[in-house]
Amino acid sequence: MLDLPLSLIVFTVCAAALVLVRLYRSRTHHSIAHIRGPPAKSMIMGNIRDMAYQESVGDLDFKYMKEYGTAWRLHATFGKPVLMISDPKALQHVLHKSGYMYPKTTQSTTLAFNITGRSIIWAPNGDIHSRHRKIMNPAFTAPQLRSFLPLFRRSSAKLCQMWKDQILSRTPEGTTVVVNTWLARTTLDVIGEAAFDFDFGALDNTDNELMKAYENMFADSNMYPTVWNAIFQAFWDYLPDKVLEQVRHIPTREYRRMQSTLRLFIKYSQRLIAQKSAALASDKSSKDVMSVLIRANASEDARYKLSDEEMESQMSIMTIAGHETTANTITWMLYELAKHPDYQDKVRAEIALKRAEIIARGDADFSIEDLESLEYLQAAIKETLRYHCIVYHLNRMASQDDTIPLAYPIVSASGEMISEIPVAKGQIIMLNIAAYNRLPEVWGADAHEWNPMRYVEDKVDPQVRVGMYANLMTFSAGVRGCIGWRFSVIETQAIAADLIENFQFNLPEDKPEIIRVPAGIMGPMIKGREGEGMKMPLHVTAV
Ligand code: HEM
Repeated sequence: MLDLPLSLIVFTVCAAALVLVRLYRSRTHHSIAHIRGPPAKSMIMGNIRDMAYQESVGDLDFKYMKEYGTAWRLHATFGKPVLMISDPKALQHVLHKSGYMYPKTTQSTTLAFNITGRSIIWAPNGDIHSRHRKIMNPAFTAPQLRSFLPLFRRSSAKLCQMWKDQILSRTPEGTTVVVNTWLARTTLDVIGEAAFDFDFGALDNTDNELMKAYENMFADSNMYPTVWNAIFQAFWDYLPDKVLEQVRHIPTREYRRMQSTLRLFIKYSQRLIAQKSAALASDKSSKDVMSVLIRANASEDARYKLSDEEMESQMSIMTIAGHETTANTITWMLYELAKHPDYQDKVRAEIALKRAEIIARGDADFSIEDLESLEYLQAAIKETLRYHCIVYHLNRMASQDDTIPLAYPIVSASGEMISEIPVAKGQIIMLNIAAYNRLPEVWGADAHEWNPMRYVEDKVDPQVRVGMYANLMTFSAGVRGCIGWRFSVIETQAIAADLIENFQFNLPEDKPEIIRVPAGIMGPMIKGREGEGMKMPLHVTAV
C-alpha cells in the first residue's frame, strides 16, 4: 500500500468509516434470517474461511445441501448474510428469468476487471454487457464453431504424436504423464489459433512468456485467500468505481500476479488488433474470433461499438475462460476413465467402430456428426461436466426487492415448509453450481457417483430445465451464460476422442490422492503436495 498516493489512502480511510456505518445498518435488515444454515465460525470471517479452505470443492456444499435442502444461509465477512442456492427453479429465476436484475457483486466485477480489464466478463449488467455480447455473438454461432473442428483435431493429433515420440517411445510399457499441463498447453494453442489466429507455441516451447504468465495463475492469485484480503474485499461494496480500478495496483501476491498477466495480454492484444485491422481491410475471409469481432465492431453503429480498451481486453478473457476450463474438464474425464476401466474400454471400442466406418466411406477423419454419434463418449463428457464443474460458485446481488421461487421446498428456522424466499435489494446470492449438479432430486440417488450410464439409459428427467447444455449449471445460464460452451464441447469431443483412441489411461501405481482445489476455478492437486501446483498424474500407455 506504501506507494499508493496519499489522497487515495485518505479516501480509503473515510470510505472505511462509511462502510462500518453501512455494515451496522445492513445487519439490522436481515431479510433471510429465517433461512437455516451453519453458524458463523468467526465474527470477522463468518463462514468464508471454511468455504475457501475446503479440502476438495464441494465438501461443505454437499454437506450443507444434505442438511438444509436447496437453499441455505451463510455468513460472509463481518456477518453479512449470503443466500446459497442450488435449487433449479431458483437458479433459473436469478440467471434466466430475471434478465439483468441480479448483477454480479462488486467483488466479482472488480476481480474480473483486475484479471481481464474491461472485457465482457467484467461488463456491468445492462447496456454495457449487452453491447459486448452483441459484438461477440457472431463469433460463437454454431456454423462458425463447427469450422474449428479441423483445428481441434490437428492440435490433438500433435499432442498424441508428442506423447508417442517424447515419452512413450522410451517406455513402451507406459509411464506417468502429468496430463493436465499437456492439455493446458494444447488448449492454449487451440484458443490462440481459433480466437486470434496466433501461435502461442505452448506445445513446442514451454518457455513461452504468455504460457509462463498464465501457468498456475488461478492458484497463485485466488487460492486460500488471506484474512486481510477478505476483510479488504468486504469494503469494496462501499468504494466508488474509480477507487476500485486502482485495487489492481496493490503490490501483494494476489494483485501483482493478475496485473502482470493482464499487462502482458494487453501488449499482445494491441499488436494483434493493429495487425488484424490492417489485414482485414484487404482480406475479409479470416474466421478467427478476433477478426469476426473486429468486423462486427467496424460495422456497428458508433453508439454500440466497443472501445479500443474493451476490444483489447477480450483477448485476455477469451484466453483465460477458453483454455484451462476445457483442459481441466478433459483432465477430470481421463481421471474418471482411469478409475472406470470398463467404461473406458467401451468408449474406445465405440471410437474404433466409428473409425472403421469413416475409413469404409473414404473419409479422412471424424466429422462433428461422427463425434456426436459416439454415445458413450458423449455421456462421459456430460457426466464429467456435471461431476467436476470447473466453475463451482457464482456471486450475484439482488438489484431490487424480489421473491425467489423454489422447485424443492425447504424447512425454515421455525419449522415451516417454504417454497419461495423473499430477498431485499442488496442481498448477496451465491449460485451453487457444484451443489446443483449433485442434486439427487434431479440426478438420482447416485448423484455423488460418476456414472455416465445415467445418460445412456436416459435416466435424467429434470422437472425444471436450466443451463446452456445438458441441463447442467456448469456453463451458467441466461444472459451471462458461457458464450463459449459450444466451442468447449466440440473441442472436448475432438481431443478426448483422439486421446482415448490412441492411449490407455490408468491410475499411477502409487495412487496419489487427488483433491479438487478451490482456486477460483476448480483444478486437481495432489494432496500433501499442493505446493507443486495443479497436477494430475496418470499412467499412460499407447494402444
Ligand atoms: C469447460 C469449459 C468452460 C466452462 C466450465 C465455462 C464456464 C463459464 C461460466 C460458469 C461462465 C459464467 C461466468 C460468470 O457469470 O461470471 C462463463 C462465461 C464466459 N465464458 Fe465460459 N466456460 C468454459 C469454456 C469457455 C470457452 C472455451 C470460452 C471461449 C472460447 C469461454 C468464454 C466465456 C466468456 C467470454 C464468458 C463471459 C460471458 C458473459 O459474461 O457474457 N468459456 N463460462
